[in-house]
Amino acid sequence: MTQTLSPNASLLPEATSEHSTSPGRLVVLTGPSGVGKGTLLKRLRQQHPDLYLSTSATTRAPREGEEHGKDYYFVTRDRFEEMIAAGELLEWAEFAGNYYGTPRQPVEVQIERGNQVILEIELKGARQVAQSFPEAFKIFIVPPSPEELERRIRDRGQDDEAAITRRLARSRVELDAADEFDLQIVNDNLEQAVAKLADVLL
Ligand SMILES: Nc1ncnc2c1ncn2[C@@H]1O[C@H](COP(=O)(O)OP(=O)(O)OP(=O)(O)O)[C@@H](O)[C@H]1O
Ligand SMILES: Nc1nc2c(ncn2[C@@H]2O[C@H](COP(=O)(O)O)[C@@H](O)[C@H]2O)c(=O)[nH]1
Repeated sequence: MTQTLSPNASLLPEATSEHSTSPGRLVVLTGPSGVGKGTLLKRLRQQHPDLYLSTSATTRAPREGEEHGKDYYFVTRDRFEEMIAAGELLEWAEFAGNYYGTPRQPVEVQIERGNQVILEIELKGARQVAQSFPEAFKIFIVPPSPEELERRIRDRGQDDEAAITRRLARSRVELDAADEFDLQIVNDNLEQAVAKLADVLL
């Protein structure tokens, strides 16, 4: 049986002999670019490899060391637009000049199995998920200060100046929306932030 995760469907699959009786859970992790979302999740996954993270599709070019199918599905704009048209994305947004979106089917499969699925996504996507799946739990990662956020984006050394400017401009909008989330975690001390995230996700 395939449960379709249509926009207004419940995320609580019916129990059958094939599937877990415990409900799946959708968790959204948002926060400005460079705040450390990926770093936190990577740490947590080193400790708990079975945590399920959705792999997004994007039209952004791969950064050094990033792998297709692991970090992202790297696709062309044409392919991404086909995915939108075919309803293959649970949510999607344009961010800093590129498309990003969550492939629907793998999320549906995990939820159907009663598993927790984590979406690391930006604000517009988080709002789409909040509308479509009000039961989703939404976490916002906050930087210790705007200056520290800028330092992290720059020191990461992955974006050119134009991309940094776009990301920092967007970060101000995202920070203003932090109150829309169920929980805010300040990523100052990395280990403490990982521990707080672990409390919620495990
Ligand atoms: N608590 C922390 N203290 C200091 N540096 C940190 C901390 N957390 C993350 N960083 C550093 O900040 C930089 C940005 O982190 P990361 O790439 O995880 O951010 P992100 O939120 O996933 O960004 P994006 O949304 O653009 O993918 C990295 O160089 C990372 O090592
Ligand atoms: N709405 C969505 N946003 C996503 C998705 N995957 C990643 N993201 C967010 O995009 C920005 C930029 O990411 P980067 O890897 O280029 O630095 C960041 O905020 C991510 O959280 C997605 O599927 N949908």
